[in-house]
Amino acid sequence: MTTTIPVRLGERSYDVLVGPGVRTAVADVIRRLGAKRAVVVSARPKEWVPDTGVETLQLPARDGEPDKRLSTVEALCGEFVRFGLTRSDVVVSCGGGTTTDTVGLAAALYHRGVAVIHLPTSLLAQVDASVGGKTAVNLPEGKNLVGAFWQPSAVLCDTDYLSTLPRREILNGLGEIARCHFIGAGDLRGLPLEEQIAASVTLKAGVVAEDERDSGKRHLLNYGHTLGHALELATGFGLRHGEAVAIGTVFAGRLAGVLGRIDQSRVDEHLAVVGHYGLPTALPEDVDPDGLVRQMHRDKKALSGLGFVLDGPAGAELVTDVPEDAVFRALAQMPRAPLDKLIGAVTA
Ligand SMILES: NC(=O)c1ccc[n+]([C@@H]2O[C@H](COP(=O)([O-])OP(=O)(O)OC[C@H]3O[C@@H](n4cnc5c(N)ncnc54)[C@H](O)[C@@H]3O)[C@@H](O)[C@H]2O)c1
Ligand SMILES: [Zn+2]
Repeated sequence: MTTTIPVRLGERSYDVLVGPGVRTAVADVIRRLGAKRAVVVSARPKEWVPDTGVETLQLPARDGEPDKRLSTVEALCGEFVRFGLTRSDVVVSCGGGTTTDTVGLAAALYHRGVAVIHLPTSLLAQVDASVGGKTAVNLPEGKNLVGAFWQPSAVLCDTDYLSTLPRREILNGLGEIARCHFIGAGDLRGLPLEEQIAASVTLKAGVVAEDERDSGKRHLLNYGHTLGHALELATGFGLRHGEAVAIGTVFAGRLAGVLGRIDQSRVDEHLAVVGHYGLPTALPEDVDPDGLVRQMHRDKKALSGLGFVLDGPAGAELVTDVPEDAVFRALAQMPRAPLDKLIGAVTA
């Protein structure tokens, strides 16, 4: 079954297709765009790349943060020129979120913007990275520091790609799905994975339609991320992003409880939902609360004081100037476990 989710952005609107085999729709999308040539940049095996129906240059890519950098964008654009790609042609990305981000930025910059279609192949890229038009690469100074808003012409979330995804990468994506429970998707537990992907994309599409440029409502998507980012750094990226967000989601529940925004049963629901997905729910044993709070002060939501997206009587919203002592109290309430046990829990 294929689910079609529209991302409504006026003349930049597009569809996200979710389901087995949807990658083959790429030829239809390209025909509708009227492109005569395509460059497919793929981190997956050649036979996984669908037929485009037009003259195509296929370029290999490598997923992973090391290649998500400006020199990759420059190299891709050079290949586009040598192939003769014009502004009315199309670029296709096929890979994890690092590849869709990098190829998306190359498409945004080449000739000041050429159409791009994403074929995300990791769960995280299907539910999050490929949808919404944010593209970026890393600098040695930090992640995602150079980027552009560039909406794709279509996103094809072919769930057949997920069959070869390592278990830990599935869990990485489930971390993002779990947080959707608290930002408007409702209870997705027990649904087939494909429906959970579609629900997560629908939620993101709605938020992006209201706040394409991340100046307001898009903050919601950062549920669990303030502590999550701090934990990724504190563990030297020993936790995958989705794992850190999972722990951050449990923490967001505790903090909302400490602040009296939600009752104990809703606090407990955070633990239950994250635990349901087999994701870690405890803080790594040796992380220091002072260090975490220092790092959370650097979060982009911390315009002044500490900022978190927190559940409350009117649903989740951005809460600024959260008192430090409440944050320390919520951190102190978190269970603790050795890092290898946390990761062990998810790989079991
Ligand atoms: N643009 C956005 O809005 C946005 C949102 C969230 C995350 N991101 C970015 O996405 C990136 C993370 O994405 P990711 O988790 O996909 O990382 P990734 O691209 O590094 O992929 C994770 C791992 O899964 C492997 N993989 C991917 N698909 C596979 C498949 N079908 N079979 C087997 N292995 C497969 C990759 O080779 C890699 O080892 C980060 O750089 C993050 O900044 C962007
Ligand atoms: Zn995330």
